[in-house]
Amino acid sequence: MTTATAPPVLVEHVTRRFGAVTALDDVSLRVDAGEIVGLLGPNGAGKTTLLSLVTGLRTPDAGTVRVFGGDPRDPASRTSLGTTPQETGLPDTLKVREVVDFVAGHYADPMPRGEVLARFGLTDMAERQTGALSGGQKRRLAVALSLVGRPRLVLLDEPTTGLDVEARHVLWQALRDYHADGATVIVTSHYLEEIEALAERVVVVGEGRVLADDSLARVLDLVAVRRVSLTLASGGGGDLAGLPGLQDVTDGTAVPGGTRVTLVASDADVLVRALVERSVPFADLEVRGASLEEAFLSLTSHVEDAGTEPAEPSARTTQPAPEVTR
Ligand SMILES: Nc1ncnc2c1ncn2[C@@H]1O[C@H](COP(=O)(O)OP(=O)(O)OP(=O)(O)O)[C@@H](O)[C@H]1O
Repeated sequence: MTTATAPPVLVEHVTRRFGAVTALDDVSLRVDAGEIVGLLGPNGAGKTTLLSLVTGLRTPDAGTVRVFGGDPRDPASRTSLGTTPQETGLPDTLKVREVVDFVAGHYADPMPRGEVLARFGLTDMAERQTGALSGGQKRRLAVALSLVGRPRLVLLDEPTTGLDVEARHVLWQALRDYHADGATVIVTSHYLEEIEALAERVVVVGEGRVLADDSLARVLDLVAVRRVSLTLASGGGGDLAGLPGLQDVTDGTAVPGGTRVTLVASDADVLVRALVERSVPFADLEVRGASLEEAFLSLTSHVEDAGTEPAEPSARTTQPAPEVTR
């Protein structure tokens, strides 16, 4: 039975194996109503498996999965769920409007066809056979179909893989608008840009475990790595060893006036102050922050290198995510 107050998604201590492969290893995740969550992780991390448990396509070997408090295998639990898997097929000879109408026929109160098409920039395609759509238009239609039943929970597995920039932006805007209407959305992606564009909360998955679960900003903060590039004056000395928070120094490149190096450090301000105090002769200082990809790689390698236990499922509220080597 689903309940009005139950969270859209509640995954508790779930393990799922495929033969010798443990795709998910004691994973827990709670997603509350109205959240928009990005599942980020490399190939084989377990993202698709996690979604397949939430959609009821698969069952866990251990642990429980609940959708709005109900068993996702129960069709009643899935009436409020819309999903687009990584790969979808559309009937080539049906027109776009016919496909939308076909899906709408399964719901008591579907979104009007005109609204579905408008949200995804497909209004002009209504009379076209789906076989004649471009790859980007097909993908937009596939995602649009997941919203026809006005689901309260939307699960999308790599929604914009293979799309060009424009198609990606149309799709992101449609998802942001639908989320703004009150829906709960979970998106998996390899595209860091996609997670940054869509997610307010990021769950980093690696090797079947939750490595971090926090706000987008906090995941970036977790590995507040800064890259400080500067040109060291030729023959000017400048001892870089032992600078505070220094993690790495790239090989120098000869440039006019000296050698260009990039210092990787946890705190750029402290590092630059130390450079000045040591009278290191530098020029053309440039500081930049870490990308989500860098944050993710750092999290993964930290867990691997240090043998650190992954974050507890409720890390974002009860326990700090794994500390990162700085
Ligand atoms: N049906 C299956 N049979 C055997 N192994 C599987 C099956 N499905 C998934 N796996 C394995 O489980 C692990 C997790 O796969 P999963 O597809 O969930 O990862 P993912 O994070 O979604 O990866 P991707 O980003 O490439 O889609 C992988 O090692 C994968 O090979």
